[in-house]
Amino acid sequence: MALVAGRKTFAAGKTLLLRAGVWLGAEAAARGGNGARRFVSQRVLVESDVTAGIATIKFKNPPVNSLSLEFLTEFIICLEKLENDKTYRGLILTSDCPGIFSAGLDLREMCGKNLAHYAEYWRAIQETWLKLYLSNMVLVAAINGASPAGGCLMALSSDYRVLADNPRYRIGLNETLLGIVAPFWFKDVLVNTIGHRAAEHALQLGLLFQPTEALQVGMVDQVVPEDQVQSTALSVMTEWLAIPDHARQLTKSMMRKATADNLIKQREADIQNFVSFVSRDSIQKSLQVYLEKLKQKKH
Ligand SMILES: CCCCC/C=C/C(=O)SCCNC(=O)CCNC(=O)[C@H](O)C(C)(C)COP(=O)(O)OP(=O)(O)OC[C@H]1O[C@@H](n2cnc3c(N)ncnc32)[C@H](O)[C@@H]1OP(=O)(O)O
Repeated sequence: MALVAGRKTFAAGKTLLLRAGVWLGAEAAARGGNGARRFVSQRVLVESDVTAGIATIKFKNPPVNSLSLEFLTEFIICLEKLENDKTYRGLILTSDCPGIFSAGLDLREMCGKNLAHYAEYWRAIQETWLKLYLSNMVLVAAINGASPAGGCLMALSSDYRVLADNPRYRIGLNETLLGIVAPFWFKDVLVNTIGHRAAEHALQLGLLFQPTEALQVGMVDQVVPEDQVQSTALSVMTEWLAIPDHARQLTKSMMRKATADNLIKQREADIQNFVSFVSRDSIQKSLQVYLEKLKQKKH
C-alpha cells in the first residue's frame, strides 16, 4: 500500500520512486498497546498517537537536518502515508537534532552535480512543499532550533508555529546572503505570512530573525521556553482539532489554493529556471564559497 502511495507521489520522478522503494524495504514499524505507533526510517522519525489522531515527525538528518534528496524522499513518503491514513488529523513537525530545526536545502545537492540531478532535486523540493502546504491535516511546527531558508519554508507551510526562545534559533529566508534568490513560491508563502512590505525587507536583506523579532514580525505565532515547545505544540494542536475537519480543511484550501496553483501551473518551467540558475558558473562559485565559509567557521 505504501509503495502505491509512493508511486503516485513520484509519477514524474523515476529515480525517486526507486529510492523510495529502498527506504520502504528498510522501514520498521512498531505498535504499542496504548495506541502509540512509531515508524522508523533512517532520516525521518514518525511517532504517533492513534487515539488522539496526532503524528509527530522528527527530522533526523544530522548534523543539521539539511534537505538532502535522500531526506526529502523519506519525508515525502512519510507525509503521503500519514495523509492517506484517515487516523491522523494533526501533524507536528520538529527536529531530533539538538539546536537545529533544519539548515534548509542541502548545498551539496546544488554544487558540482549534473543538470539531471538539479532537476530531480528541485522536483523533490517542490513536491515536499506542495505536500506540506496543501495537507488536509493540521500542521504545527515545533521549532526547536535554527531554521534558515528551506527550514523556514517548512515552518511557514505549517498552520501554526511555536518557536523555542533561544537567540541562537534564528529563522528566515536568508537566500540573498548566499548570493542566490528565493523562488517566487517561497516569496509567496512569506508574503502570505508577514505581509508584502515586511517580506520585501526580509527577503532583500536575507534577514534571519531572533525569536522575539520573529514573533513581532509575525513569522511565528508563539515563542516559549525551550522545554515547553513540544507541550505547547500539542495543546495548540488540541485546540485546532476541536474544529470540524471538513470546515477547517475547506477554509485552509480556500486560503492556500491560489498560492499552490501558482506553482502547479508552472512546475516544469520552475524546474528549468532552477536548473539554469544553479548551474551558472557564478552561482556555483557563490555556493562553494558559502559552503567553504561554513566549514572554516569551526577552525
Ligand atoms: C537557487 C535557488 C534558491 C533555492 C532556495 C534555497 C534555499 C535554501 O535552503 S539554501 C540553504 C540555506 N541554508 C543556510 O544558509 C544554512 C547554512 N548553515 C548554517 O547557517 C549553520 O550550519 C547552522 C546555523 C544551520 C548550524 O550551525 P552549527 O550548529 O554551528 O553547524 P555548522 O555550521 O558547523 O555545520 C555543520 C556541518 O553541516 C554543514 N552544513 C550546514 N548547513 C548546510 C546546508 N544547508 N547544506 C549542506 N551542508 C550544510 C556544514 O558545512 C558543516 O559541515 P562540515 O564542516 O563538513 O562538518
